[in-house]
Amino acid sequence: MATLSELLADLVVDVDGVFLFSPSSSYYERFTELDEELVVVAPENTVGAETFVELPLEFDNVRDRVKFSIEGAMDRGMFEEGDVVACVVSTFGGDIDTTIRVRVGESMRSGVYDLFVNSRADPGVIRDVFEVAIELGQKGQKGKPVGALFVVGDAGKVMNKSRPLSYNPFEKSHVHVGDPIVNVMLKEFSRLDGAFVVSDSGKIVSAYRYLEPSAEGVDIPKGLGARHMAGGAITRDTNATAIVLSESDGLVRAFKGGKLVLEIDPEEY
Ligand SMILES: Nc1ncnc2c1ncn2[C@@H]1O[C@H](COP(=O)(O)OP(=O)(O)OP(=O)(O)O)[C@@H](O)[C@H]1O
Ligand SMILES: [Mn+2]
Repeated sequence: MATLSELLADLVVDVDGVFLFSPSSSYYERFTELDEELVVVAPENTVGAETFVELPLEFDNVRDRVKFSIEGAMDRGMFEEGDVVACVVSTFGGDIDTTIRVRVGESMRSGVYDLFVNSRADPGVIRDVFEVAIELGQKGQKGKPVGALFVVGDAGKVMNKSRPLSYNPFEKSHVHVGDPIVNVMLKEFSRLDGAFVVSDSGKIVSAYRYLEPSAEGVDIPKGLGARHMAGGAITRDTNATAIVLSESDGLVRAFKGGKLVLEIDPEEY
């Protein structure tokens, strides 16, 4: 009869690599002699790991954390389609308590790595805007579905490629996304037309902007309307990231470099 340890050993048999998520130094040291490829994933490389993927934020969702790190490793050409890795992670925020066996592949790629790491805006600003969009998608505006368009980063250039639809309520203010009061304001203004423009550091530069990018070479799925086209196109003309909540299908989408890179259903978040 097999022991429990033997039965659970299946999880890590024949893996090509091990991902350690935010390990302590002593925990990390125990793994350094292994033959398998070792990757440390954490906000900072405090253990001095040779192979390190930086987390821009601690994704609450372990799936996102795992996807992010696998995309990061794939981006560096460390693993290829079909490789199997073990992710050793803390699900409940304390000591490491979980081992996940994952097959690396293109289907794992959600674009979440690229979105955070290769954006001009601070990763935390992108996260905050995502959170507002997701929350708006879940609750709507007084129970009714609402759409919104946030253009994040490279704000000077975005302002040059857009014009005001109305007075800018953020004209002389110095407010930042992530601040709870601001989130209430953003939700209130999302009833009105146009886009929000947010700077690299999260300052809200403007509301009610009508974007006028050139849509040439923009590659977004057919069926999406003017809001998504404008959001996608502005990210080709500038180094901004666009985060768009659709009023009609309720999904939150992120565009970068003129392409759709991430699609999230707020109801599943
Ligand atoms: N160029 C633009 N710049 C800023 N906002 C825009 C632009 N074009 C459209 N919008 C905004 O998007 C809103 C919805 O437009 P439309 O229905 O064509 O977009 P959509 O992509 O289908 O979005 P949704 O899925 O939310 O309906 C408009 O009322 C307007 O507020
Ligand atoms: Mn529409």
